[in-house]
Amino acid sequence: MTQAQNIFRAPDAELSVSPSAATFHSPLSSFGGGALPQRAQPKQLKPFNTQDIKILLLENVNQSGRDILTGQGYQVEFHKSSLPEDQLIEKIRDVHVIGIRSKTKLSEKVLREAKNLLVIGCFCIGTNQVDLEYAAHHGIAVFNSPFANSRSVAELVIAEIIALARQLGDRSNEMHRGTWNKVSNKCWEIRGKTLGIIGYGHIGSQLSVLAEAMGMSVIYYDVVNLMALGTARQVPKLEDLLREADFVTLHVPELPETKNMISATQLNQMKDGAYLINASRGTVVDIPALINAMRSGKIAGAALDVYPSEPRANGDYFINNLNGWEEDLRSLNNIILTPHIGGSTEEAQRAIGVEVGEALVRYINLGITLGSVNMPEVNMRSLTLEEPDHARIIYIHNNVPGVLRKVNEILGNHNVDKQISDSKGDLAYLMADVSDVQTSDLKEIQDALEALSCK
Ligand SMILES: NC(=O)C1=CN([C@@H]2O[C@H](COP(=O)(O)OP(=O)(O)OC[C@H]3O[C@@H](n4cnc5c(N)ncnc54)[C@H](O)[C@@H]3O)[C@@H](O)[C@H]2O)C=CC1
Ligand SMILES: O=C(O)C(=O)COP(=O)(O)O
Repeated sequence: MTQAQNIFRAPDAELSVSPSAATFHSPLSSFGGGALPQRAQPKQLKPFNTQDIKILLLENVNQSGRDILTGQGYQVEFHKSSLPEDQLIEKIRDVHVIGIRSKTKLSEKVLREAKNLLVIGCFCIGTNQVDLEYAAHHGIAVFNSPFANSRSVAELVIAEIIALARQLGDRSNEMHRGTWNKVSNKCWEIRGKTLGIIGYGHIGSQLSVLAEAMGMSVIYYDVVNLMALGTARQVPKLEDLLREADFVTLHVPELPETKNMISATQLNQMKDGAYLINASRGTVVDIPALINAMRSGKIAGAALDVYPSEPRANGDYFINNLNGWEEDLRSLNNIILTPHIGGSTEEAQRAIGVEVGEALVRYINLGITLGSVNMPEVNMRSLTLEEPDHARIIYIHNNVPGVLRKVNEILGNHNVDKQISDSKGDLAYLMADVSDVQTSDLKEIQDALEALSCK
């Protein structure tokens, strides 16, 4: 069952903080006859101005994003790390907006408590940490930054290819311990070697261009048939890539299909003395199998930036049994271990802060869902200050026949200036600007929509 949400926005909500610029959030109400185990509790009907909006920012979201949100007058609470689940649940109950990065898990269990939550900003690429389906069906939009850190990840991987080929990590560690160990045995140029890219999306394709510029041959495997850049070549099967590549690098999302996609069988299919790089998600590589393959010499080196379990904050966590194999991993030669820093550059974080910060403001103030990963993308010309008795109505509902007719019967008592509706799967998003409407009318419209949603 889809939950319906109505949001009423006054014309100048984006600009003004005066009570006349009130925005209303109606109760969540059920719509349709299906069976959700839990019926969402109603949201409090509350006219608000921008200062009423409460935002919780976790995981050290960049200053650029914080500036955009505080610049709107919203109340912003900022934390450098993620929160333990019990504290997260406690805090999320109270906020309208949450901003996270890759660590904070917004599961159904957590979102069930988020009775006032309107929108989630993932200040990163991945959205696997959020239950997108649950959020959508409870009227909570989710935004991310689809490619602002792609270049940073691609550059890190280029650095790792050379570092692994030249055993740079080991030589550097030895020098730090005072040991001079000048060797050329099993150290290689990368020129003329084959890079196998698994997942040829934003990061994989950017990496392809950089690798070719350095004289590598590029092959890639992807579930989608994608245009090859430069002289790269798509191979039909993962196995083809594994058998041919000197360096294998993973750039796929975390999905049930990508869990342990590199395990003992796939490592065996790789060339003897090949290298493996994973800066995608920790679940994609079976790490105990990698440890075995490196101990046997089958795999000559690896770089890991991501792990199935990662610590919540900075500190000496990698000596503990977070995953159970940290000690074994740390004892291997020619393995570069980094703390999920693929996207951690000043450029990327600043750009992500701006992109997601602006998307949140557009959604909170204007209901615009452009770039949302779980809602239909809807945009409509904003109301202006010259339109004083107008309101913007957002109605998130089940995508079933007859809804628009019923909604328009309700809105028909006013003048509908403009209206747009779009759907994504079983979810639909309607935005309507109505004129000749007073604040008192909004409650009436809301009640009518609520009643409608109960049918
Ligand atoms: N280490 C870090 O700091 C960062 C890690 N990431 C991770 O990298 C991942 C990839 O990022 P993008 O390139 O931006 O994603 P993207 O969505 O642009 O590309 C992913 C590609 O993987 C392909 N794919 C999906 N399932 C596949 C499968 N089973 N087998 C082969 N190909 C498959 C897709 O068709 C797509 O072309 C993200 O999902 C995120 O988890 C992203 C940014 C930073
Ligand atoms: O963008 C992503 O998906 C990443 O993995 C980067 O995550 P982070 O923002 O560093 O927690």
